[in-house]
Amino acid sequence: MIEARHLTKRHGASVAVDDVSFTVAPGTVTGFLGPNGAGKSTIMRMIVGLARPTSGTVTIDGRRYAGSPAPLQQVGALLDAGAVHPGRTARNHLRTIARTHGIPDRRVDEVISLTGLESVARRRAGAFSLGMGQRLGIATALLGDPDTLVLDEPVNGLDPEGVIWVRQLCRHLASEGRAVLLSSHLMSEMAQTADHLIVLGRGRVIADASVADVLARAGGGTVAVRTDAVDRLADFVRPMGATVTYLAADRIEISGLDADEIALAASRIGVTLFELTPQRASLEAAFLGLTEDSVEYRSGSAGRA
Ligand SMILES: Nc1ncnc2c1ncn2[C@@H]1O[C@H](COP(=O)(O)OP(=O)(O)OP(=O)(O)O)[C@@H](O)[C@H]1O
Repeated sequence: MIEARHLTKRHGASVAVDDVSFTVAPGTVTGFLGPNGAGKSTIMRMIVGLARPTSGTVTIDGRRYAGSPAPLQQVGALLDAGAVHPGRTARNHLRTIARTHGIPDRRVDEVISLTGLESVARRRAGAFSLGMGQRLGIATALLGDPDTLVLDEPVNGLDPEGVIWVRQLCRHLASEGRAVLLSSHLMSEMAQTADHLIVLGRGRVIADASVADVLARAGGGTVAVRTDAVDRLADFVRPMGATVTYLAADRIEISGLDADEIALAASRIGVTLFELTPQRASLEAAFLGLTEDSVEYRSGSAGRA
């Protein structure tokens, strides 16, 4: 579990992180979202002791990282996938880190297999593609079998198969009771991976809620439905808390229920659905809507990313 309390980080006169508090609970994937320069990486670096907060605290399972007797076993982090000695093979890179932290070589082979790196484990890490480098970074994060994981943009550079793999891995790690914090620019990807979202803008927390709540607040989360029984379906789902908008004689948009709940509701009353489409575009709109002000501020400020 990660607990950040009133975290602030200043660089000279500029404030990168401004009084941020949040909790990453065990058994959940928590998504860190925000435009460039929102403060995501800075917070992640403070979590693992690579940057010092100007004020405030962050603890992992109640302890500060800096004082941890076994840091890799406490938290695994992917912060800069490029941080590998280019001449070393992937296996040797992992073995070197494992030995420094008292982790057996057996675990190195386990993480190589877990991250699908078997075929390239004897190749020099310097010749790795961006995607392979990401996998190696994730393997490093998993070495200590930690209860907490901090992954900065883990899908960066991965092909679609790799993106799905990261999604399933994060879900799996959370299902084992671990606390997983991951950052991404991709709202749609995050909505499929995370249980909970922390949206940052201008170094502050803009939203800290479940994925469904963030979408609902931003007016997203609707599902387009085509059926020849729109009225029957509308009458049935409204008492379940849904809001229905009529688009055409055979087409409605439903919010307040997800696609699975709508499919189950329709089958319960014998209504056939010809289309059931979560409105993905609205996920991006939700993100843009939430962070609009902070992006405008950034664009207008002196050359900052
Ligand atoms: N060492 C530093 N010196 C000065 N300013 C810094 C330093 N590190 C970060 N910043 C600034 O702090 C703010 C937050 O940056 P950070 O990298 O944490 O954002 P981010 O949300 O991770 O962005 P991105 O998605 O682009 O990685 C930015 O305005 C950045 O320019």
